[in-house]
Order: sequence, then structure tokens, then C-alpha cells
Amino acid sequence: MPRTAHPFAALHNAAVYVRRFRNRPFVVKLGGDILEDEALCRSVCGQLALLWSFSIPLVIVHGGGTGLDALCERLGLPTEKVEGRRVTPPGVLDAAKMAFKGRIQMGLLAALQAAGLPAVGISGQDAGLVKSTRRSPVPVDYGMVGDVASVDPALLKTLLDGGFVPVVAPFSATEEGEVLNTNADTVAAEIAAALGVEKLFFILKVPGLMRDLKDASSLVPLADLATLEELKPVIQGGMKPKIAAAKRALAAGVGSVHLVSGSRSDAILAEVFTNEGSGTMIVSDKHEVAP
Ligand SMILES: Nc1ncnc2c1ncn2[C@@H]1O[C@H](COP(=O)(O)OP(=O)(O)O)[C@@H](O)[C@H]1O
Ligand SMILES: CC(=O)N[C@@H](CCC(=O)OP(=O)(O)O)C(=O)O
Repeated sequence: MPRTAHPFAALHNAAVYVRRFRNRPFVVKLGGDILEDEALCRSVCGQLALLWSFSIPLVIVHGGGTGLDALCERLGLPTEKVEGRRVTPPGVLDAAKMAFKGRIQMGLLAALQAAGLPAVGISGQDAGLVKSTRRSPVPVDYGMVGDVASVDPALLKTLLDGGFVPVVAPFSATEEGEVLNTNADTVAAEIAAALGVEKLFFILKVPGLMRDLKDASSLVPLADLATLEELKPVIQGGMKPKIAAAKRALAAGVGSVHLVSGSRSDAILAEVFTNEGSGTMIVSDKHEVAP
């Protein structure tokens, strides 16, 4: 027997959360910075595999903005983002198809499968999963970028029922079948909303939502809609579509949205299995959070 006084305390604590969450899917979005770092990606996939082994079904949505930036530079294509979303002329859309659905998704599938997960790569294009309309060219012409019109989660449900882990690349398609680049945070939020999940996770390189990006101690552990309004001036760049996506998910009935670091070891496990968490938990109203 181990010699400490309560050797299985952590297991007992975790069991409370396992009982609460098992057989109820989580939607987990992995950001481009994590996907480009082999060691971080392996660490994140290991944590996801542990969740899955506790019977928590997973739907993974991946980004790849960092990888596409690098490919565009190599190909001499422009990299322009407005309010955290990419301006996508046709040549950049072709590069996005190569990067997201090619190298980046295949690399992620390899890491997930190495961690023991039966991961299946799809995108919002498959079986009408994410339907969109092209973004209006006014006031900013984003080119081949979609605004989500609807999500049909039938394919995801079939894969989940079969015991698979769907891994979704950030594309959508119009009614006419035209494929459009779509921000991965937005895709994740819309999928979370359509599945009616309890939790949506964004795994990123920073610790969570920060009051001051240069000050690691300025992490906001719990935020609600009022906090987000107050923090508006410090929500910049890629954090803008993430916070918009979080709000959309909450409005559609998702219980909580979590911004968690993929750089800190076991941060995802701490967020799921402890009361203190590790990153930022966003809810509609923090006064309604059970102590
Ligand atoms: N208040 C903030 N708190 C945390 N990150 C912020 C904030 N404002 C801007 N950011 C930036 O947003 C980035 C996350 O967005 P993004 O680069 O699109 O991530 P991902 O690729 O993971 O989706 C962070 O790395 C950080 O540079
Ligand atoms: C329209 C739009 O912004 N599409 C994004 C899709 C990828 C993405 O969102 O990747 P991250 O999550 O890694 O930022 C892009 O082309 O960068």
C-alpha cells in the first residue's frame, strides 16, 4: 500500500467530475500555435486521451492560422487579418485547403492516434456539417470567407455513436457547394451549440483571458458577460473571434466556455477535474455558478 495518509484522494475528487461528465460530449478547439509545436500537441493529445478513457466523448475542431501564415509566406501569398479573421482571396483559400485539411489535420490525427484515440478527420464541408453564406463584402471584403448559417450535427452523432473522435477542419460550404474558409473558433462554437454540449474548450498558447498580456498574474479565472464587456479594451487580435464565439455558445445554451493553456502541463485536466481550474471559465452570469 502507498504510505501517504490519503493516497487516493485525487482519484476520489476526480471521480465526482467523471460521474458528472461521462457520456456527454465536450467540444475542444485546438489553436494553430499548439498544432505547430510537436511537444505541446503531444501533451494536449495525451490529456484528451485521458478524458476520453473516462468515457467523455470528444469532438475536436482545429485551427491552423499559424501554419497557413507560414505557407502563404513561402508561396508569396498575402497574410491579412482584420479583427482576427483572415482575408481570403482564392489563392489563399487553395493554400488553406492544403494547410488545414492536409498537413495540419494529418499531423493532428497522427498525434491523437498515437495517444490512443480513434480520430477521424473531416471538415465542415462533409455531409452538410457546417453550411454558410459568403461574408458580405461591406464594410470589409474578406473574400472566400463564410458566415455560418446552420450546422447539421448528424455526421458527428454517427461518428460519436460509433465510438470515434471526429476532428473537424475549419471550412464550411454554401448551399451551392462552394467551400469557404471559416474561423475555427466560430466553427467550434456553432458545433457546440448544435450538439447542446455542457462545455466548450479553447486550447491556446496563453494561460487564458488576461487583463494584461505581459503580466502572467493577470489571468482572469472566472468571467461572465459583464466581465467581458468590462475587458473589451484589452481583448485584441485573435482573442476577438474567440470571445465572440464564447458569447454565441453561451447564448445558445452551452453551460460554460473554457480558455485553457496547451503550454502548461496537465492544464486541461486541472480545468476539468478541479474546482479551481487552471485557465478562464466563461459563463453567462457568475453569480449562478455553484460554489
Ligand atoms: N486579453 C487577452 N488575453 C489573452 N490573449 C489575448 C488577449 N488579447 C489578445 N490576445 C491574443 O490572442 C491570442 C489568441 O488568439 P489566436 O492567436 O487566434 O489563438 P488560436 O490560434 O489559439 O486560436 C493570444 O495568443 C494573444 O496573443
Ligand atoms: C476566416 C478565418 O479567419 N479563418 C482562419 C481559420 C483557421 C483558424 O481559425 O486558425 P486558428 O484557430 O489557429 O487561429 C484562418 O484562415 O486563419
